[in-house]
Amino acid sequence: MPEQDIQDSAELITAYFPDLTPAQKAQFAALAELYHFWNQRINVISRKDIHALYERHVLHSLSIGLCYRFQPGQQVVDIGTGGGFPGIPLAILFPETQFILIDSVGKKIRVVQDIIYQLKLVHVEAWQQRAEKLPAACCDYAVSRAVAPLPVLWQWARHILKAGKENGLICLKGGDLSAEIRDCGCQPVIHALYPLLQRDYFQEKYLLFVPV
Ligand SMILES: C[S@@+](CC[C@H](N)C(=O)[O-])C[C@H]1O[C@@H](n2cnc3c(N)ncnc32)[C@H](O)[C@@H]1O
Repeated sequence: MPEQDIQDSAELITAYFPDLTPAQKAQFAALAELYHFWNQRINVISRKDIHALYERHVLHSLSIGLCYRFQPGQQVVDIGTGGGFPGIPLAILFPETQFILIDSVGKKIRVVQDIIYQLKLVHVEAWQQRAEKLPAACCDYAVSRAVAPLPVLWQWARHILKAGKENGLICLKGGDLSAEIRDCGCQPVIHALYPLLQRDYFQEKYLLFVPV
């Protein structure tokens, strides 16, 4: 989609997820003001992208929810959440799932904590924490976008994932996938985002699921 055609708004999300409740719609709509406020103070989203918050960040994160449905009571850890992606949009979409969003940088986590507080996302926590230091077997799913090469991500995720036939790492990836998969020695399921979203501007053009 050419840059000039981007009509960024929370309505975009409703087109992909028609069953959102009024509360979820209000939470998605509130993200615009919250991210514009915080991005003027701390660079949590690339400044050249903030005008396309829903297109490039919220919808991109929610592609995970188009492919995988988290269940009530399951635990999801977002590794390297930065300003809250993909964790915050997924937490709005799945209000009965428990989310822990981690990042090694404290000032990003403080922004995420404020957004969680403003949106009253009582099922979400944000911790300043390095992925390597997370406790073993603490979640059903790990999610991640644009954080580390797959072999590194998988090493972190394998340690924190509980055993379970549907459990695994779900990550949004770009780059040389075949080299990363070879070096990782894992067998991911690969979804291409273009057929799913009809948008081709993402750097991370693939969604990978690596079963535990
Ligand atoms: C390029 S940003 C991506 C942020 C977010 N996932 C997104 O897509 O907008 C990478 C993030 O990973 C975090 N990070 C890198 N290594 C990490 C580690 N070992 N543990 C926790 N966070 C890490 C960085 O602090 C940074 O915020």
